[in-house]
Amino acid sequence: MRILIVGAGSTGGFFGAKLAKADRDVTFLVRPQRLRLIEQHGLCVRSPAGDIDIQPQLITSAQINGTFDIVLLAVKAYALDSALQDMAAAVGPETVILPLLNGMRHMDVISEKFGAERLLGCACKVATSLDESGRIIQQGTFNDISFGELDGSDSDRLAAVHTFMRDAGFDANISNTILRDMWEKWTLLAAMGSINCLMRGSIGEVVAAAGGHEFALRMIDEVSAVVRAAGQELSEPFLTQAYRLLTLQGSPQTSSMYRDLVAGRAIEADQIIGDLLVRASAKNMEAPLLALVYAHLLVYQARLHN
Ligand SMILES: NC(=O)C1=CN([C@@H]2O[C@H](COP(=O)(O)OP(=O)(O)OC[C@H]3O[C@@H](n4cnc5c(N)ncnc54)[C@H](OP(=O)(O)O)[C@@H]3O)[C@@H](O)[C@H]2O)C=CC1
Ligand SMILES: CC(C)(CO)C(=O)C(=O)O
Repeated sequence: MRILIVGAGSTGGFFGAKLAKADRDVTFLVRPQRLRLIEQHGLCVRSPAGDIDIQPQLITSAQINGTFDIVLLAVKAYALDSALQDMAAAVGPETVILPLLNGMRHMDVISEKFGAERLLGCACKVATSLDESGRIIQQGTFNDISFGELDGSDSDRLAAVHTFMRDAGFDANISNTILRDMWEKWTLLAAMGSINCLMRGSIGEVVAAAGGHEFALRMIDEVSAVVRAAGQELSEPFLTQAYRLLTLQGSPQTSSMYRDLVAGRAIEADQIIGDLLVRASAKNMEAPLLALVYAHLLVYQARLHN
């Protein structure tokens, strides 16, 4: 099997480097700037679980000369439309697309472009960022990808993707509830990102401040209420874990959106926060904390673009 990883950034570069190190047939689709950087310095992962330095197979959009079995889509939401265009020649009738993006909006966009039958649901949990020299830096050691058919069924292609991904230095799991997993992950991430970005600190720093713990609780309450109003049930084990993780004293946990914001990089305000407000508004529901977070992020984004 051959995999095309679209985007050799924090997530695509991380999982792709692990797969390449485990001798899977991996190609990265990159744009010219990242191509030059990786050709010069290699693809470098710095991780508490062990560093990786490889010289991977790289192609640009114009060099795609055939279809791939798996496409792992690892771009930011604001780069999605152009990435779908750039990778189109790599998608054939048998190709499966696994998107690592956070949120849910991308699922509709990808389905519209390539058909829902090409798409598996996918959720990844990892904490990685790019440093100034383009190396991928992992915080902590958790690294897992879950994927599944959108209707929860088993299939031969799911089993084949699992065989390809497993035993490559990260956890790769089949999920028969992948859509719910994705919504739950979005719930966690939207609450975490809101807490980090509005309060400008890690979970531990926020809950140590006067009123911080209560704010974190109200943030999870509001995000989960919006998700439920949008029609998605959240499981009790998930909620118990979310409340625990997001109020954990001393926790250094931050979301990737916060790390991007602190580094002065572009963020996914619309996909991670704005889309929840759209869904709340469709149900005539007020979401005052999310509205505050969104406005805060928009001010940051506007300053970045000026
Ligand atoms: N980082 C994390 O810890 C986690 C992130 N996520 C989610 O994963 C998704 C990807 O995020 P992340 O990996 O962090 O983002 P990064 O910005 O680190 O990496 C994205 C990469 O995509 C590349 N890219 C963009 N457009 C194209 C294109 N048309 N063709 C080829 N490459 C392209 C960019 O390259 P270029 O240099 O050319 O701009 C960049 O290297 C996001 O939705 C994020 O929310 C999910 C879980 C954890
Ligand atoms: C859930 C979490 C926080 C870690 O994978 C994440 O997805 C992110 O930081 O973007």
